[in-house]
Amino acid sequence: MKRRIALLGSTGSIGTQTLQVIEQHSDLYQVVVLTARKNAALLVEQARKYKPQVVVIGDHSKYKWVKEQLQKYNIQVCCGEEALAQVVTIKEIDVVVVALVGFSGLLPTMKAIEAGKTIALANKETLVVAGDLIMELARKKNVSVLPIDSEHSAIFQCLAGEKTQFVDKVILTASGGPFRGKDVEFLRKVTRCQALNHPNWKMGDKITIDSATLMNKGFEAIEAKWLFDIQPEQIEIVVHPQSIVHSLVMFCDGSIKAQLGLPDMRLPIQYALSYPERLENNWPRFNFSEYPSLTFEKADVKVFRNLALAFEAMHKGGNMPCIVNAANEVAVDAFLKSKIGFVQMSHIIEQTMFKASFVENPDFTDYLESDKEARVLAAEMVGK
Ligand SMILES: NC(=O)C1=CN([C@@H]2O[C@H](COP(=O)(O)OP(=O)(O)OC[C@H]3O[C@@H](n4cnc5c(N)ncnc54)[C@H](OP(=O)(O)O)[C@@H]3O)[C@@H](O)[C@H]2O)C=CC1
Ligand SMILES: CC(=O)[C@@H](O)[C@H](O)COP(=O)(O)O
Ligand SMILES: [Mn+2]
Repeated sequence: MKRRIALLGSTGSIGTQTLQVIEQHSDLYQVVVLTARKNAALLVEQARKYKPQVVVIGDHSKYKWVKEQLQKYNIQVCCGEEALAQVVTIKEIDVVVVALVGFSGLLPTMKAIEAGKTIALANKETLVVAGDLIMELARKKNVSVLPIDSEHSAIFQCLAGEKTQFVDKVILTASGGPFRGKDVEFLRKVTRCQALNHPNWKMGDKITIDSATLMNKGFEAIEAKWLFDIQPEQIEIVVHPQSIVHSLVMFCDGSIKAQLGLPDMRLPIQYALSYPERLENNWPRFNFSEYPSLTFEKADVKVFRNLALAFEAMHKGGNMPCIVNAANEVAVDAFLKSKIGFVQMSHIIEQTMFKASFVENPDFTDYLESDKEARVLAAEMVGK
């Protein structure tokens, strides 16, 4: 029987690549749900091709148009945030791929776990915000949370057949982004366009900016902590500009395992969908002759402040990573709209961490409130 997939965020970078994986293995996978926020045209095109049971369009103003476009197709059309959280519970779904951006992934992921669905998680912000609640719920419901993020897929692959107790440390690789080696003076003048020019990966705008500030790597450290049940002290970052070694695990005997491959998100997506099996494909492969040197260097946390701030939040715990995520979403959005400069993003995040109310043992409601409070505080600073 085919694995039945709900794809949340089907019109984005991970979403469209997930559909490529599904197309490559159409004998194994079937699309049951597709969702988008505002890209109605692509959602309709995808729905006509993959014929899901349900589509969800986030933007209410596009609902009527999507419904009209799909009226001959026997596809249910829903709209809005509540629909996104409800659609993951339908009984025909086996796997929910969460390819939404930011905080928007949290509630649908929780609902999907509550409904007992396997989670293939790209949306790292869900674990940054409430990794404790997500992983606890997954344990309670006996649900697997399979990583799509390339570094976490690498670690997951390195850990296959190993016991967590023998892990000494997890080493996350970072490309260093488009501004690797630059100083703060340089960063003050960088443009939106320069920041969106990632050296190795073609991704959505939000994560591309996070890669440029290295916040992405800080978030990935928090994501690793929750996914692999490890301590912050066990997590290291190393800059690897070629993005071929996707991450490494060092064990208690000093032995290191790494996972390598070309920077192509279809690989970790396919691994999450096919786990515990592996599937063949016809995509380009890594060849040593094309990469005569793989290099590694230290991350500069003085220049790339966001990485230090994310680590500070991870060590502090409680709702602090949730606060950082909210402030970062506001700051990245303001940078993308050219309201603030690149370096101001760190300033806004740091000040929000300082001003927002700290909660040591937050529950779900605390996370919702912290997210709101931090957004207001960060937005005030954007306004100034
Ligand atoms: N892209 C990559 O290679 C990688 C991404 N990730 C993570 O995966 C997630 C997705 O990233 P990416 O695919 O790049 O992002 P994109 O911006 O390319 O796509 C996001 C998708 O989610 C939808 N969406 C965005 N915001 C909302 C919202 N508030 N409510 C409902 N739907 C929404 C978008 O719809 P619409 O198109 O209509 O706006 C789109 O379908 C992120 O958390 C990112 O950090 C992790 C590793 C690699
Ligand atoms: C593809 C992927 O997993 C991204 O999260 C990637 O890691 C971004 O590159 P950086 O290493 O520059 O953050
Ligand atoms: Mn990553």
